[in-house]
Amino acid sequence: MAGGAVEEIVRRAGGCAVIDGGFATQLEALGADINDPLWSAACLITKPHLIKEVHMQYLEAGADVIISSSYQATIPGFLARGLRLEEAEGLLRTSVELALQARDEFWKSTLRKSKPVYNRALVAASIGSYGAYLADGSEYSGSYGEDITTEKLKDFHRRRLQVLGSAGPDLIAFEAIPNIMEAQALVELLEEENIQVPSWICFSSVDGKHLCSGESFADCLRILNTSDKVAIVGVNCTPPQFIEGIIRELKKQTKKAIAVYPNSGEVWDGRAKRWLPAECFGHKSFDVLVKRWQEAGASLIGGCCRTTPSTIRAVSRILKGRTAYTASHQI
Ligand code: MET
Ligand SMILES: [Zn+2]
Repeated sequence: MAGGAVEEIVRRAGGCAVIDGGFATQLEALGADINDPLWSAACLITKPHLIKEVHMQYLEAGADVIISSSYQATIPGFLARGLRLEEAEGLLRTSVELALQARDEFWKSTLRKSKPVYNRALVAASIGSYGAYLADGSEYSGSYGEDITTEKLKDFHRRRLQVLGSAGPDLIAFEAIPNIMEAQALVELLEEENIQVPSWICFSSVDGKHLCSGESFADCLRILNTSDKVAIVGVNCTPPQFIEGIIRELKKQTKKAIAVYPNSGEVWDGRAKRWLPAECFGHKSFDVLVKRWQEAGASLIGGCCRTTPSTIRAVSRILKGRTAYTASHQI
């Protein structure tokens, strides 16, 4: 099936493709206020030019895949902001279009240079979990309460998936999915809606051994393996020290390509509203770990929250052995 585009970019990248880094993180670094129920997606309304700028910075850093700004862009979220349905759906499409425009402009400018060191990037349309929409902590606990069912989760995801899927992305990226019920809902929905764009489904983990819900990767992979529509599985927004172990576990459970894009290891203190230092090691170790992740079997590697274009420049340099990137590789 359509997973060919993924194999192609992994091959062209020399065996391991580079995903971009923290999108919201970099948006904030450029001055956006993301302290908002819509989080980074608020910029689709207020500052779309900054969204494109972030994409450009990650492309410049060497990303082979960029992820759209739609992580926390939901139709109910936009309606609650007072927008009309057509406007809400238009903003979802805009998120993909901004990434496509950045990719196309960057690729055009690269082709003009004599020795291109870049690949033509793929655009992945981001879809965050139901918990990300609730913004009540369940994104990282996986506890959606007694009343939630697979059918309800499908209904929550259905329209956004249709709109984003038809906006022209190369991939759909389900990010930081915290429990098996949601994974099951997504697999069923991709079938029911007959989505032709290949997907990745990435989970988050707070202990390195289970999904955030406490459920096992093995049980989860059994469900994902049944779907041809899921081209890639993996883990994101999880501390870097857990990644190698998780890749080894996923490798035992699936033949699908594996994507990993951990956060920086810093921990968000929700009460104090600030990031606490990484628990196990300093920032630089991210560089050291990238090779190990590739050796353990990851085919796509990038960064999530609190990683930046510098991180991705380093990841790209390490994976592709390119000397073209001269900037500091500290994150
Ligand atoms: C909480 S994970 C967030 C993922 C999203 N793609 C971002 O980088 O902003
Ligand atoms: Zn993240």
